[in-house]
Amino acid sequence: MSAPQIPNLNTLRRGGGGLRGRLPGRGRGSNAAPDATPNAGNTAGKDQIVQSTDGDASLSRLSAVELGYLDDPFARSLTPGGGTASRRFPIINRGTYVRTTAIDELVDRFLGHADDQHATKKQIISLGAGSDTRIFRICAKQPASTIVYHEIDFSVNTAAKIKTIRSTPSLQKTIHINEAALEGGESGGVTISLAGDTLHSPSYHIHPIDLRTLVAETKKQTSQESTISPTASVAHLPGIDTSLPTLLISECCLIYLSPHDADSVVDYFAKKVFPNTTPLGLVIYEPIRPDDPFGRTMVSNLAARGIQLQTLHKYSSLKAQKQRLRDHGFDTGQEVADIDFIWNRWISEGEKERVAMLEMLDEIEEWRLLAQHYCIAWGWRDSEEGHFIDWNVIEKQNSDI
Ligand SMILES: C[S@@+](CC[C@H](N)C(=O)[O-])C[C@H]1O[C@@H](n2cnc3c(N)ncnc32)[C@H](O)[C@@H]1O
Repeated sequence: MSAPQIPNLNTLRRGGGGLRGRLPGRGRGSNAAPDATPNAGNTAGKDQIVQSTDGDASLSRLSAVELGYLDDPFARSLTPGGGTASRRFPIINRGTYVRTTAIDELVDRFLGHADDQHATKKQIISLGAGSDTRIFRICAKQPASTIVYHEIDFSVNTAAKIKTIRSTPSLQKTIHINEAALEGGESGGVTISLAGDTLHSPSYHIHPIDLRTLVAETKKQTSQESTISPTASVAHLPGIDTSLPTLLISECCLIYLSPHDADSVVDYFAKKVFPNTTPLGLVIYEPIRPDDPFGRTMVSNLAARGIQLQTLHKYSSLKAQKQRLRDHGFDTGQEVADIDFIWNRWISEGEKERVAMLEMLDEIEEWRLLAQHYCIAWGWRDSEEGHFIDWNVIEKQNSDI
């Protein structure tokens, strides 16, 4: 849960004020501050505001890490601008903690046990990955040879991330990229584009792609070919292996696309890129319930900052999120839970006590309201080997509410 994606809690309480941290723009002048509404009228301005949400997500992560909620040695290096003055409200920190822990749980259950020498190689594709640290955290605990990890984001964000990797030896070491490779050209199976916005290595790929162009690509192919071969579909996404069990992650990304584009992006992967025989899962984290007083305030506060959560009304409830997964063909299983449920039911009592000790959190009602307005939805289609079998036993919420 990152700052501009949530209601301004002071506004909810007494009609003024804001979050504690100032939000520095990313270097190169590429990201507008989230309140840069003057640009919000045109497409480039809107895109810039969407791109800048990555800075907010990173700052929220860093705040949670520095206060001891999360253990993430990569958060500071990957926070644009170095992450000064990033402290968030306690309920935001708790939200970031639950969101990250829940997605980690699903990812870990998909990847299986790091010490299993016979573990099948798995693939993850992170949509709108921004400055996310997950690939580094995974590579720090399991051999890079067991994973192929793809990140997709706008060029301006991928370039900034690659620039950070280039200047941070500890990040390079973790993903097994050596300095020679970073001088440009090709070395040790690593290539970085001249523009500095694309990175390919044996187990980590960063793609500078506006997801909306995948929709156009799909349409082009559909009109040219009656049957789409997987190889043709991924020509512009080098490194994707269409035979590997794969997990798609949208951590607050698809919500910024129009409902048509968001659906087309998931269908692109689920129905065009990966054959039906490839086990495929999808994890979505995003806001829900826009139609109650809290939800309405959330929407109008964001609109004032030029941020539009475009799929929020289409996928406004747990039930709608579950149906979404079904409609995209994740037919082995589809489950949902809001952050309030996950805090109550997935987090152990010991962990809850530890987290409660980190900061005073008086606003229990506000926390519950906020947490009920964010959800995680996870769906999968599996093969007989059962690559997602460990997802079967995760506690889910009744989606009729
Ligand atoms: C709120 S940030 C989340 C970043 C990251 N997933 C995380 O949770 O830390 C949303 C990200 O989605 C990316 N994004 C939104 N729309 C996109 C699009 N059409 N194509 C590529 N990336 C997009 C933004 O640039 C931004 O990096």
